[in-house]
Amino acid sequence: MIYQTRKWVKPEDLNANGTLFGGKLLSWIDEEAALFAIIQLKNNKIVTKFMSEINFMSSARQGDIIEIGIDLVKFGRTSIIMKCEVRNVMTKDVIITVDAITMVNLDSFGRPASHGKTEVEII
Ligand SMILES: CCCCCCCCCCCCCCCC(=O)SCCNC(=O)CCNC(=O)[C@H](O)C(C)(C)COP(=O)(O)OP(=O)(O)OC[C@H]1O[C@@H](n2cnc3c(N)ncnc32)[C@H](O)[C@@H]1OP(=O)(O)O
Repeated sequence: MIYQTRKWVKPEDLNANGTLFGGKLLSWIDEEAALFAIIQLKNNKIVTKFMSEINFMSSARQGDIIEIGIDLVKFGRTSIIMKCEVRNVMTKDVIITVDAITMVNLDSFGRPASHGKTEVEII
């Protein structure tokens, strides 16, 4: 798992319970997975097709620093499937896991396009 991005949990990221809002976290995960896919496929026309069951295992509070990890599950013909884990940087407590995030590579007309990738590039 490559943890490329760290986020600081700020007041505007909280829910009424005073913990990190799940929707905010999912938006960060979607962006992180999109960045991973764009860099691997070398195409910025990609869309999120599918996100598997998510599992919120612990919460984060204001002031916590969290890190978002993305890893390749597999390359499809037009898709890339990734998994994600988010954890607290200091305690290493896992906050959420997502087993599969599928993004689809598109051509200039917005149609699924073969990407030809089979190996992860470490960038
Ligand atoms: C000034 C600013 C500059 C900015 C500079 C650039 C910035 C760049 C930022 C970009 C940031 C992007 C961020 C994106 C994150 C969103 O927010 S994207 C928005 C939300 N997503 C959408 O709107 C997608 C809507 N869906 C669709 O358009 C169509 O379903 C799709 C994705 C084109 C696919 O169409 P389709 O007819 O299902 O295509 P099909 O050929 O059957 O399947 C395509 C692939 O999907 C897979 N698939 C199909 N259904 C499923 C399923 N249910 N589950 C899993 N996989 C599936 C297939 O297996 C296939 O994969 P391969 O086997 O070829 O590998």
